Amino acid sequence: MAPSPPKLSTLITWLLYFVPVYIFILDPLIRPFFPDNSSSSSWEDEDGSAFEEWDHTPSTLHLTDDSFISPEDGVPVNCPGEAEGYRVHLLSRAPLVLYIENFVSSAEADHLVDISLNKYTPSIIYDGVTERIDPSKRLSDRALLDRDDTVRCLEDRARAFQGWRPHLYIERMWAQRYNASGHYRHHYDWTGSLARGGDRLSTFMVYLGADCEGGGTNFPRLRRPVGKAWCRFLECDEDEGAGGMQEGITFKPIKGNAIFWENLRADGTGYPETWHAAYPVTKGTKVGLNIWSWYQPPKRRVGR
Ligand SMILES: O=C(O)CCC(=O)C(=O)O
Ligand SMILES: [Fe+2]
Repeated sequence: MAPSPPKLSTLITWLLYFVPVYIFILDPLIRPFFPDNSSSSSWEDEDGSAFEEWDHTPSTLHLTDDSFISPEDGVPVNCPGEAEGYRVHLLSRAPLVLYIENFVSSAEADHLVDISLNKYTPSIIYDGVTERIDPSKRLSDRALLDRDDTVRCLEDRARAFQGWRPHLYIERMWAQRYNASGHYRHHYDWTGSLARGGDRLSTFMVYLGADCEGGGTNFPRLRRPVGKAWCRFLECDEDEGAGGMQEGITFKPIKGNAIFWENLRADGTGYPETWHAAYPVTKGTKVGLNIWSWYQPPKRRVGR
C-alpha cells in the first residue's frame, strides 16, 4: 500500500520546527561559505536612494598609493604633545564597538586642527560612479592632513590599538569640520569591496573640536547599555536635545575622545549595525578626524 501523504497539520508542525532550526543553526553554519556581498549593492539611504560615502575612491584599489594610504616607510615615530594614556570602554562585542577616552591629547587635537586650516574643501559623496557635493546628505568641509610627526604618531597608535594586525593599511587622515547645520546622513564606512581588493575594516571617529551643540554620532541599530554610567558619553533621555526621539545610541562630541568600531565580520562581510550618521550641529563648530584601516586579504600563491 502506498504511504499516505503527511497531513497538513503535520506539515505545519514540521515547518514550525524547521524555521527556528534554519535561522539559529543552519543559516549561521552555512553563511561563511557563501559570503553575502550583496550589501555592497544595498548602499541605501533612508529615503531609499543609493548612497555611499567615500571620500576618495580609486577606480581600482591601490593600497600602495601614498596619496590614499599611509605606508609604513620606516620614518621614526616622534610624538610631540602625546597624552599619558587612554582609557577604553567596551560598548558592543559584535560588532566590536569601543569608546576611547583621551585617544588624542588636547595639544594633539589642537595641533591637528591647526594643520587642517587653509586646507578645507567641501566634503563629497560618491555613488559608485561619480563624486559629487550633496549638502542634503553631507554638509561639511574636509582637509587631507600632511603626515607630520603628530599624524604619524597617531597612525602608529591606530596600528598598535589593532594589535599590529597584518594586511592592514591606514588610510591618509582627513579632518572634517561641521559648522551650524553641518551633518552627515546615515551611511556605512564599508562597501563590500573585499573581493575587489580591500575594504574598510575599522573606523576611529575622533573628536578634535567639540565647541558645539548637536553634532552627535548616531548608531540607530546599536542598543544603549543599561545603567547611567554611559550617559557621560552617550545622549541619555534627560539630556537636553536628546529628545527621547533618537533611535539607537548617540555619542556626544567630546574633544580628545574617540569611537572605534569594526566594520567587517570575520568572513569579510559588512556589519549592518555599523550604519551611522553625524547629527546636525545646531550651534558652533565640530571637528572630527577619521582614521580608517583597510584590510587587504593576502594573495594566494598559485600552484601551492
Ligand atoms: O562626524 C561624525 O560624527 C561621523 C562622521 C562619519 O561618519 C564619517 O565621516 O564617515
Ligand atoms: Fe562614517
